[in-house]
Amino acid sequence: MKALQRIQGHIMRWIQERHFAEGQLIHERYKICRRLGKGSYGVTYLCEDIQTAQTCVLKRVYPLRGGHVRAQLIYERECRAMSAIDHPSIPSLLDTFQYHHYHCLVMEYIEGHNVGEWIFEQGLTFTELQSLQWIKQLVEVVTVIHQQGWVHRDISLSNVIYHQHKVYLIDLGLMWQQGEGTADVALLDELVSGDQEEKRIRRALDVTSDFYGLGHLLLFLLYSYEEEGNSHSSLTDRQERSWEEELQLHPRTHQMIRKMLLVAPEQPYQHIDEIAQAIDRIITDLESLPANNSTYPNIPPV
Ligand SMILES: Nc1ncnc2c1ncn2[C@@H]1O[C@H](COP(=O)(O)OP(=O)(O)OP(=O)(O)O)[C@@H](O)[C@H]1O
Repeated sequence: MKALQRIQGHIMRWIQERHFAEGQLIHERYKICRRLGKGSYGVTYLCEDIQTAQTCVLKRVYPLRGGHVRAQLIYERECRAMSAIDHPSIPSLLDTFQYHHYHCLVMEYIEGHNVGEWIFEQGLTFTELQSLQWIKQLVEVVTVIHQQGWVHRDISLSNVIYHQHKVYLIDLGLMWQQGEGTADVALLDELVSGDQEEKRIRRALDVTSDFYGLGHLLLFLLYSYEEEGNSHSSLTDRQERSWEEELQLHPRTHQMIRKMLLVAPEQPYQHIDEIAQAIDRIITDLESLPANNSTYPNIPPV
């Protein structure tokens, strides 16, 4: 009996991990061009819709863990959220279907690289001002999501695409809508790996999870500049120092990130508008400073 279950397990794993081949026609319509990536919720392909000659993205949802039930939940959630939110920075849902037991969805293709690729592969660096201008755009997208009662809950390096000075937010499979029950999301989140405390904050069913994701992303942008040789300290120093000691930031940027990352005793933000206002104020300050200013005047944080 156990041997049979093991064999079934191997077959299921083989089916899940078998990829669509380049040139393969899926659902008699979508020709696979190449694989864009494999995440914890499935595989994503760049393809051509042969009916319209449009380039699009096909996502085959099948999480590494959690099997059919979780696949179904993520799939339904992503389709529902993508249809509900109409914003130029969020890809539109173009088609949904089942293909050989796989849940598939087709969405608009967003050109460019995700932030992780920009920073770690393309070596792009952002000054503090650029980082804030960039995060400001993302905050505008998140504002629309929150206004419509949703929380994204998965703002991360691979889920934000940057192209020609514009940001795009993708991957809506973990979104939660205020007022809906918590049972389904509990099932979704149960299998997310990582540190328990971090997971609790990142997957919280309220806006603070997005503030936390935005705060982390902002830190990555700010560090891109430090990593490019603009840091004053040695690598050994830096391995032992926190971002608060390491990054030389405008005091208001510093305090804003502490609030976004829920660092005690700061009072966490309650509403995305507070972050938007804080960013605007810092940008105005930074723009008024002389170029190449490396030390900030004594500006109180609040
Ligand atoms: N609509 C889209 N347009 C362009 N690129 C996309 C689109 N959707 C996903 N991608 C890219 O495809 C790649 C794989 O995405 P996918 O969501 O499958 O996994 P991931 O985001 O890397 O991991 P995880 O889902 O575990 O967070 C990523 O590089 C992502 O930036």
